[in-house]
Amino acid sequence: MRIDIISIFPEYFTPLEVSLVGKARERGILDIRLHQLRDWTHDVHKTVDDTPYGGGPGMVMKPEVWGEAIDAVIAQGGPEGAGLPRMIVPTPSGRPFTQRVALEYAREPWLLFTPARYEGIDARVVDEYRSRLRVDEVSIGDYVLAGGEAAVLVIVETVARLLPGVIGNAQSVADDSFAPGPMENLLEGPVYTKPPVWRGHPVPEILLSGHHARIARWRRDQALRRTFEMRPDLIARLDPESLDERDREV
Ligand SMILES: O=C(OCc1ccccc1)c1cn[nH]c1
Repeated sequence: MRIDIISIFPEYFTPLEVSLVGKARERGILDIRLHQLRDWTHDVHKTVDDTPYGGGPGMVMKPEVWGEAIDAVIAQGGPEGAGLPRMIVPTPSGRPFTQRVALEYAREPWLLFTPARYEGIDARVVDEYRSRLRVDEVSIGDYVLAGGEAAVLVIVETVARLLPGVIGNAQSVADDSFAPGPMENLLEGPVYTKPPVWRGHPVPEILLSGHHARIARWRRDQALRRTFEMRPDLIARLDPESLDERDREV
């Protein structure tokens, strides 16, 4: 997968050189390229923003600079047969970024991220590129960041761990909370490792029993309980068909 990121703070993405994503890049699973938005300005101050039409606080990012930057990245061409990139614009006013959306992105050959600063990017940029590319305005949560860069880190990490070969154990990805299937809309229950007793706290006996069917049942009960407690909103979204009679007792 090829990923292009255009930002006025490309150094913000140094974390993508380490850990999981870093290894995926070393192994050629991910090709991440960073671009300094200011390289497409033409004034001595390298201006990327201006005051909002209609008045109001803050600044808006200029369409001309973004247009030249995005055109240049597209012109570089993507992976063989990838065609044009899918453009992703993190914004509080976007559609929710979920594990299901991450799975969609993990199947794309080429993603282009355009994180905004200030009050956002002039709306005509999205309008212009919708006519040529698939453009997704996505929100990672109901809060306002100073810029979209942190959201890009979140999205790239979520997508990267779904790529084949990135996470050693593919099963752990399939068992993820929110992954489509039996665990979708359920939160993970508690996890334990050695020692069997720590500061007087024992590990639940069932987990030491080696009885896999009972362990799976216990884990599902814990997931249902945790979901009821932490995210009642998700319970409403559970497909009643996916609940067996034992579930209903929880
Ligand atoms: O703050 C965010 O993006 C940066 C941004 C973009 C446009 C205007 C203001 C701020 C964000 C919050 N959830 N998901 C994304």
